[in-house]
Amino acid sequence: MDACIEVEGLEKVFRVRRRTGRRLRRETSEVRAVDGITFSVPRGQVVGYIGPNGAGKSTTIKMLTGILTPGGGRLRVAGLDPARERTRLARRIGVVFGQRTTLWWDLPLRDSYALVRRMYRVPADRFRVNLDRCVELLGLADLLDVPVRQLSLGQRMRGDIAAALLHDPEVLYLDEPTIGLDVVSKARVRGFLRDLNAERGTTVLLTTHDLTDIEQLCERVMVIDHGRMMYDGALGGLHEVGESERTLVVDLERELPPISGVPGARTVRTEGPRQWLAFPASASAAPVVAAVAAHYPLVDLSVREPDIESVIAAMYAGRA
Ligand SMILES: Nc1ncnc2c1ncn2[C@@H]1O[C@H](COP(=O)(O)OP(=O)(O)OP(=O)(O)O)[C@@H](O)[C@H]1O
Repeated sequence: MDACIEVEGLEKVFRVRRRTGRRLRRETSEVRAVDGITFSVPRGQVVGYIGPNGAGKSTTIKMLTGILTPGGGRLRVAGLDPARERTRLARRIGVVFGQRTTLWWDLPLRDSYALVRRMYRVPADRFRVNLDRCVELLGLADLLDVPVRQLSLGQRMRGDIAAALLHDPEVLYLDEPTIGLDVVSKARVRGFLRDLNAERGTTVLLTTHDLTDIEQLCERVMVIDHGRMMYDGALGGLHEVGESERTLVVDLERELPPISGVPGARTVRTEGPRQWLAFPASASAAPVVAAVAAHYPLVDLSVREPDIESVIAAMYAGRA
């Protein structure tokens, strides 16, 4: 499979000047935001890029888009050098930042899209096909004439994703695409991204703090911390390395002693008729649910995923 993103020994050091002491002397310190990262993403792969705050994710993505020049190492995206061929690369990639919009605040979505079309010189027929598809699959039909500032966060995010795709990019960078969205909007965005990857073979690099995004979209996950690659592989492997746990929350008909005798699970909390059972995140929830349902009067249940921070914390603890 040919590589769409190739990164070798990538580095970025920021020099930060700060004033210290009574005489206000200036001192320069270094932040090694990206410290020798190597990875390669084949065309059509969806990869999660995760790590704690300040790990170096955004700095990597900025170098991949050409916004920042690397301090060292080698970098190619769609066969181009991002820093040197930034304008050419812009036609081949799409970028969505969950916490910022690339749309024009006072314009209706429809006008923002027309500007995107002109910026990227998208042929009229191609633009129409892409827009129609995004409008249908992202449920934008009733929103096209609404100014961006009047859209809800979920509506705006769907609008932003459409804007990033109107020029048929080969690579899509998504930075927290489901942050702050309700469950329905999250499901819609994830479904759309899955279809996009299946139908168009778009390569996706996804940064998120929501483990469900990774589970539902990514065949591979890369974990970065202090600018270094800590893990690169399948999500299941990450759970095994970290021995992280999922939680089954069950509502019983009445208050009962802590549930016991469920293979592979242990009760970690009880509160009236509600009980919490922890089980390995790499295991299926089905046998745990079946064992509880067979012996206890079950009213309702849900499964809670560990968040990324706790998976990473468990991963470090497992290595220590
Ligand atoms: N322009 C800059 N000047 C100085 N330091 C910077 C600059 N940009 C980022 N940094 C520092 O580099 C490190 C990596 O930051 P980066 O934004 O890449 O992390 P991140 O993984 O995206 O974090 P988050 O999840 O919080 O967005 C941090 O210590 C940050 O303070």
